[in-house]
Amino acid sequence: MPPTYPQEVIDAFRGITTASVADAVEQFGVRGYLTGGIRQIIPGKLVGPAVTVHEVPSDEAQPPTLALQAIDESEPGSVICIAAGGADVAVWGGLMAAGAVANGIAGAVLDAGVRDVEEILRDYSGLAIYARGSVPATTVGRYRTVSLNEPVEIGGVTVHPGDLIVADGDGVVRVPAEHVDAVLAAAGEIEDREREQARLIMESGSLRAGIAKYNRV
Ligand SMILES: O=C([O-])CC(=O)C(=O)O
Ligand SMILES: [Mg+2]
Repeated sequence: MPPTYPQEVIDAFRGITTASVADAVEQFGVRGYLTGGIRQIIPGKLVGPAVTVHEVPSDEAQPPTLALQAIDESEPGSVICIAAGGADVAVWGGLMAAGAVANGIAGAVLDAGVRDVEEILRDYSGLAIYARGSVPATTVGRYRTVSLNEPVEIGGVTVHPGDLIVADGDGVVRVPAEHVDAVLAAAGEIEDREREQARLIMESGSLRAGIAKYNRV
């Protein structure tokens, strides 16, 4: 069972940009950001522990059993992360969105497409979804689920169940579970520095003068 995080940790990350979180994760010698090819489709800041599902190509006409189980059985606030190798099919749709909302799931990160986007925007707009794009093709008969809550490759990084997912208009970052508290502190320091730099830029009227103190953008 993936770890849950104290609400104050979730709330604190909700106030920090993915850019700062990505930079903070790199201070620990690991990559945090997922490819920019996985982008915001249903808007909303998304912060929560990862529940991981792996899907592979298959011509069996099966429902995505483990994804359905993940939606029904994960802790409220979870982020369902589906690895499908960038598949050009929808591994998520309106019915799965309904199930996610009914169970208090925070959102989804899909290394594949999503469909029923207009239905989701109309009826489940609080459910943030990040995906490769939208595409009308169903997953059924094209992909099948093979694992639940095992490490998965998604958007260029390995996501472990329980890693913290942080996503916004820039894209998606995963914070390894063991670094969550330290990344929160480091990301907060980055945000403080950038606020000071922005103030120095505006006061001096010069980008280069404003960033000179820290010598970086
Ligand atoms: O068939 C799919 O790929 C998923 C779908 O449409 C839904 O959840 O409504
Ligand atoms: Mg549908």
